[in-house]
Amino acid sequence: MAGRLESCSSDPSSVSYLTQREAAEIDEELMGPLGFSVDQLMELAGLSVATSIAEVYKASEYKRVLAICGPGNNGGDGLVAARHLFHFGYKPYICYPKRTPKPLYTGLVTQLESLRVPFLSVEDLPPDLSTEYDILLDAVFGFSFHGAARPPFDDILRRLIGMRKSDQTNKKSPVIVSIDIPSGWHVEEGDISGEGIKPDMLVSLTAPKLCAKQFHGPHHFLGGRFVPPPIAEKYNLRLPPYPGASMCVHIGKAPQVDISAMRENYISPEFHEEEVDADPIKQFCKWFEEAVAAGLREANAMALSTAGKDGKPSSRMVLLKGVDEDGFVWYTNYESQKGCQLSENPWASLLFYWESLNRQVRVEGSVEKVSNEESEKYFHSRPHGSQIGAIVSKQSSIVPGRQVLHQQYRELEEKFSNVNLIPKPEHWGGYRLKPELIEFWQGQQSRLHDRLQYRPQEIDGRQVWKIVRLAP
Ligand SMILES: NC(=O)C1=CN([C@@H]2O[C@H](COP(=O)(O)OP(=O)(O)OC[C@H]3O[C@@H](n4cnc5c(N)ncnc54)[C@H](OP(=O)(O)O)[C@@H]3O)[C@@H](O)[C@H]2O)[C@H](O)CC1
Ligand SMILES: Cc1cc2nc3c(=O)[nH]c(=O)nc-3n(C[C@H](O)[C@H](O)[C@H](O)COP(=O)(O)O)c2cc1C
Ligand SMILES: Cc1ncc(COP(=O)(O)O)c(C=O)c1O
Ligand SMILES: [K+]
Repeated sequence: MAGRLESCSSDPSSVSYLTQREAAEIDEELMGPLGFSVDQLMELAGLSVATSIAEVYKASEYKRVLAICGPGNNGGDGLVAARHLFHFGYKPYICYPKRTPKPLYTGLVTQLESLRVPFLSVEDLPPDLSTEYDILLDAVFGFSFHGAARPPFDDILRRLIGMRKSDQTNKKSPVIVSIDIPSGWHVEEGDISGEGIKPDMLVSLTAPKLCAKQFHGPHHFLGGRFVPPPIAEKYNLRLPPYPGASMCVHIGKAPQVDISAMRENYISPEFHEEEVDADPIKQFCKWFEEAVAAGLREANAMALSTAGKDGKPSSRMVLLKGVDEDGFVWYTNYESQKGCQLSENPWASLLFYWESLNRQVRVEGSVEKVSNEESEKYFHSRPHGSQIGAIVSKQSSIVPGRQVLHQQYRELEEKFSNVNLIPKPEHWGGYRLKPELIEFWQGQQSRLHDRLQYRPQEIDGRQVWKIVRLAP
């Protein structure tokens, strides 16, 4: 595979493309019979653009954004995107040479001014855009563009084109992100002369316009998550599903990534011996609460590693369901692979990784089953479906097909429909790992991470936790 990986994204051939007329018609319908206001749509469009940028170009690396805004709604999208980018931690600058006196636009300008976002005239722009900015946000023209670009936009577009050409020797040149249409391109025919701008990212709104078929840059996103079913049906729109609550979705050819070049530089507050709790469980609870407060999804997910008598380790994720001075608890099937391994060798290790906090916690120790009462109590606290699921699943054994599980599930659902208490299978229950080692890892720059390790020690017949710092 030579370090190359194709990341997931939707199949571009399954997405619909709009003509210029369709795009304008949809706009009119949204803002007419469908009850939207232009302010609303522009806010959602600009937010989609900002979130698409944040998905690919992290503020830590691509901080300085020049939003070049044109006279129409595409320019308005750029103003909104710049405001959101400001709040995401970027440093936006705006070039907005042909302003519209409508209250919507003057409001957007006032909002940016109140954030002290600088507005630059065309004359103020540095001669070489490539040294001053990390992202050039092309919000010049959208789907109403026609003919050839008129001043002052013709010159601005030439500078964007020239910058990309003369920059091939530079180490890091800014990326161009186009909103809806790469400005200067024909809305349907695309880059007719072949001399137009070559954006690195295109954020199509509502649905890609026909010109987007010619976009071959690495990042094609779709935004504008506001299309109601009547529009999708009327225009026979095939659009990819948006993941979760995201405002954007990656479409088009999946970018090639060089795995060997993938790395993050961790920037965190330093983590000192003086500030940690003498009790590692209390320290764990502190970090756990911080992980939850930071909004991490499943902060209680941990990798559990076990090895049976053959000494060959295996890992899988499980959910932490309790922690106190006695140890770390999770629930599972005692006859699963992990269950069999733990019956042969009652030692295991747990690992938490809280990515956005640059934190890892590693726990090692001996494992025993929790009491049957504890397992009963937990089992009956679970949703009914999960209780039935636990009965159905002979975890880690081979099943002939998904339908077998569904069939058994339905039978049990029927069987227990009028039953108050679904009996817990005997082979289902909890384990508790009693720690003999806990290490707290805080990622730092240049790989000089903080690692504080706790191990129990006997002092005057009393067990205390000794804390040492380990080399990163
Ligand atoms: N439903 C959606 O997806 C939404 C998309 N939004 C965004 O809106 C644009 C379309 O906005 P619109 O205002 O219709 O069009 P433009 O942004 O392309 O700008 C039109 C202005 O540009 C002038 N223009 C056109 N051609 C030229 C040219 N060759 N040189 C200079 N100026 C030009 C035009 O002036 P004219 O006098 O020529 O008519 C207009 O002033 C869409 O692409 C999305 O980005 C909405 O924000 C939300 C809904
Ligand atoms: C986030 C996450 C949490 C999980 N939590 C549990 C759990 O608490 N208990 C469990 O038995 N399996 C859990 N699983 C499934 C296990 O990872 C694993 O597939 C299953 O327990 C079988 O493992 P084994 O064959 O090694 O015993 C979880 C999986 C994920 C991705
Ligand atoms: C098979 C299995 N069992 C148990 C669990 C533990 O979670 P819960 O008890 O919250 O269902 C999970 C969680 O993903 C799981 O996948
Ligand atoms: K544009």
